[in-house]
Amino acid sequence: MSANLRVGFIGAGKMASALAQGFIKGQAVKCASHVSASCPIADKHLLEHMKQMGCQTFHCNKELMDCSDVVILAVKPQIMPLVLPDIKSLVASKLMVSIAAGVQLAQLQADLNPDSKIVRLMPNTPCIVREGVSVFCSGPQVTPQDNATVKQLFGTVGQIDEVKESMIDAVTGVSGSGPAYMYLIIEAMADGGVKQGLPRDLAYKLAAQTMVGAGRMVLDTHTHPAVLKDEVCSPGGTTITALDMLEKSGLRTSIMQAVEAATKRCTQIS
Ligand SMILES: NC(=O)C1=CN([C@@H]2O[C@H](COP(=O)(O)OP(=O)(O)OC[C@H]3O[C@@H](n4cnc5c(N)ncnc54)[C@H](OP(=O)(O)O)[C@@H]3O)[C@@H](O)[C@H]2O)C=CC1
Ligand SMILES: O=C(O)[C@@H]1CCC=N1
Repeated sequence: MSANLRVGFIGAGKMASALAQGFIKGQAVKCASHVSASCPIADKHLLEHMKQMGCQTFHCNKELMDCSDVVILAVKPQIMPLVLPDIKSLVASKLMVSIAAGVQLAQLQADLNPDSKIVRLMPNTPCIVREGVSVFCSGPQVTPQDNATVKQLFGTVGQIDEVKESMIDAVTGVSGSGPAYMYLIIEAMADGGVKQGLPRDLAYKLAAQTMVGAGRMVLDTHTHPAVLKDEVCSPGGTTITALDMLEKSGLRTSIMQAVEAATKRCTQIS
């Protein structure tokens, strides 16, 4: 990856802002001015925030193309067909990375042109704290060097894997949308703690750090989650009593169905 890599975002929303902050913190770019973002409306909060971070900002997508080597398409899927024709003539030497849920490589390739270098990637918002996870697949014009650039760039904000495109909708259902499921669990655990008399701040800290710690255990120990779960359950103790409640209320099924619903919705968008 070039030390002078310039990254541009078309669309200055939540995911663009999360990635921009992660890239700057992770020194994926030399300085904040090597990150730019464009968004048509002048007074948008997140575009303004990116400007305050030292990024270049534009209200014209074409202007952004001039100062970017890697262009991240970070608009809503429905907006993509409006954006691509406008920049089509400017993508020749750029590496285009779409993060839009459900928008397939073939569609992007057709809306730009057959020679364009296009990557489809699915990140998640924890990229902002460099604990994200992303997967990507590449179109036919993307070189091994481009793939290495994608891995290095997104590797600065979390984990990154190359996958077949057929997996990306399911990845969206697990890790793209997944942070929201986790926040719901954190909120519910904290509410449970508050109901039992804990102060709200302490309850959030306990719930969130427990989630971080459990995730780290799975990743670092390579131990099956069921074994790790068993280690917490003392016979006749508190945990097995709680798990009995969770199984009765169908937590596993609910989460599996949520992933399935998100995956289906992603496929529907395409
Ligand atoms: N949020 C997430 O957790 C994740 C999102 N994604 C994907 O990232 C993409 C962006 O999502 P998210 O950041 O949440 O959405 P946002 O709505 O926050 O951001 C979209 C941005 O695009 C701007 N925009 C609208 N029209 C244009 C245009 N013609 N040219 C340039 N910019 C435009 C919007 O401006 P305005 O507000 O004025 O319309 C807004 O700033 C989506 O495709 C989504 O599927 C992928 C993984 C995770
Ligand atoms: O909700 C969405 O459609 C986007 C894609 C993954 C996360 N947010």
